[in-house]
Amino acid sequence: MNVSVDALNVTAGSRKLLQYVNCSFQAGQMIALMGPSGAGKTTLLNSMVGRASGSIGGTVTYNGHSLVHARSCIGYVTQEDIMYETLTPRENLTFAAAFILPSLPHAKRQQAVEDIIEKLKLQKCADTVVGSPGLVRGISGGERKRTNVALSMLGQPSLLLLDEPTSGLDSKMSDSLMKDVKEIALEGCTVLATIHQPSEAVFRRFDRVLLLRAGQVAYFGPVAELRDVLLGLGVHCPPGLPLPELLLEVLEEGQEERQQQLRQLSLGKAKAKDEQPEAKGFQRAGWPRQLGILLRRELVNLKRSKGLTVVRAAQSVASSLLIGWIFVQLERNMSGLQPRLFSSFMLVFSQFLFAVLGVVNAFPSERAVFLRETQDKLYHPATFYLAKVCIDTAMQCFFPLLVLVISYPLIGLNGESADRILLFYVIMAVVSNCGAGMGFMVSAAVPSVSLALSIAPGLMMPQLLLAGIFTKVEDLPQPFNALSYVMVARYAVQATVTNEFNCIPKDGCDQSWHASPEDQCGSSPCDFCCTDAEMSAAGGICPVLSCDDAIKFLNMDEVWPSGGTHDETVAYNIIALLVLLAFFRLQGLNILMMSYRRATTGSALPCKCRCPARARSAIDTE
Ligand SMILES: Nc1ncnc2c1ncn2[C@@H]1O[C@H](COP(=O)(O)OP(=O)(O)OP(=O)(O)O)[C@@H](O)[C@H]1O
Repeated sequence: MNVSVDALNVTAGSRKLLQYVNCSFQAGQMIALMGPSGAGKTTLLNSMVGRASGSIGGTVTYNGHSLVHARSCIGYVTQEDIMYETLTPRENLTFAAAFILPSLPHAKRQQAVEDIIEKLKLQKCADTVVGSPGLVRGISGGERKRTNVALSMLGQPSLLLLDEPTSGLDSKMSDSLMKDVKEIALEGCTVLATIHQPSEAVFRRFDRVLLLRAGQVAYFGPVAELRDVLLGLGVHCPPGLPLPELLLEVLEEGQEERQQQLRQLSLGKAKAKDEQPEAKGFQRAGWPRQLGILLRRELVNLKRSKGLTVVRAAQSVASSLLIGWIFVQLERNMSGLQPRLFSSFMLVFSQFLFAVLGVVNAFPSERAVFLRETQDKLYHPATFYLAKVCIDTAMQCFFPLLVLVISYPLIGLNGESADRILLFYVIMAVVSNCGAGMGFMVSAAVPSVSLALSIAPGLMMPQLLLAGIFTKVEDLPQPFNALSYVMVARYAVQATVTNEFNCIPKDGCDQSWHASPEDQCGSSPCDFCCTDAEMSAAGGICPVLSCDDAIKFLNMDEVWPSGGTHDETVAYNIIALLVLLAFFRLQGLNILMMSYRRATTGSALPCKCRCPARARSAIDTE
């Protein structure tokens, strides 16, 4: 691809990061982008793919087209190695290939992956988990870098931008990597790579050098002519001293005259031919296919990071056992009413708590990969979110099942009919999903896991205080009463309590019935009863015989909708929870999209691209 950069300016606030950068690259050239730290090398690469922050002036054309038309033909390897650390290089490449090469039959797509593994000499580490430096042992730094380059090369880009591809590699590995990159350039791909202190061998692989200083082009010319250029400037070039170092020395303070001469030499640069190759349609995977690939990748990721799932399951089991043990086999007498209320609410609320804390790290840990892949147009951010929500919903429905099985019989909660048990599970599952929705919102809004983890506990306090369990919601002063309407806990309490105290009408239960001292409430035909002590304390008449009495006794009778049946109350509160859940999920998507838009400047969402011919023909002819 021929690239022409004309009068490119990038300004952030009052700072000029790039000033009138002019240069052009011919298809198949390999260009070394050099300059002191902070010279603007990364800014130049970012602005070439529409990722630079700040205001941008000037133009960059790709075979005469704008970025929108060329985006999918550009591979960008950033300084950081961005990929899924839970997957192996082969898996990372296979999933990327599924997005990029959807039209290839499976076998041919897999062959493309194997070819790239071979080309970048990743065979030995292809099935080792990438790992995380210092945390999980995985492939070496050089192999990570190669995998990163391989990911960008998979779509056979016509322009490959590499930001410090050799950083962290020894000279042998650097040379070997750049040799591979050179082969790609020889196939017709234009390569622009920032490079620090390259060895002579690595430097010689480049065709041209673009030297930046303080955001301006200091030199742009052929590597082969560099020695003569330096000699012409009066620089002593003893054999054995690497040319790149001598070039950078010219940029030091006190060499202004030489810098001026050097700049003059670059002005006569050859203009790249803006040839306009025949447009070729290049289709990325459609969204249903994107969703399928993302779901499969989520599942593999879930399997690899099963520690998190095991911890969440263990939390659910442990909290069920703890709550079940504390409130074991509650009596159906008056003193058992309050514990019945607390235990059922605690079971539901613990699911909310675990869900918030469980997903709060979901996005920060994947942000870099998400941004890279969405900026590379592998999929739409909403599809990524939908895949996450699908898998997460299944998880949030599974954990409450554990709680139900363990604690419901242990405590002796309302098991009069299957409806009561099923509804208790539904309430827990919806509340758990609300927690996950809220956790994801936080997770998408903040830049780091630690910040997300410190915000999450703060969300619990208002939920607890405004739930109506310590103070009736009607008695809450404004604005807390109004605020309680958006609290998950408010609807969770009402639904849980009403469901627990929703009983089938009993025959033979009237005010005159009371338990004998030996039998206590065992033979009571009523829903609840009083012990002798409770009866005499209440003046000889047991005030709590039916479920309705119990709700009144607990001060939880002012339910919504007023005057409705218990079934209606449970249903309305579950609907309210579902509305909150939909709100959290949509807000999560909204925040994710904002995060995506913040990171993406200058490029539009899915574009039809016109890739110039390079090895793309190998794909198109399949
Ligand atoms: N958004 C921004 N706002 C303000 N300054 C910025 C911004 N982005 C980059 N800079 C500054 O612009 C200058 C060029 O940054 P850039 O990352 O392009 O340098 P570089 O040549 O790639 O450096 P290095 O070799 O150290 O990676 C730096 O001084 C950097 O601090």
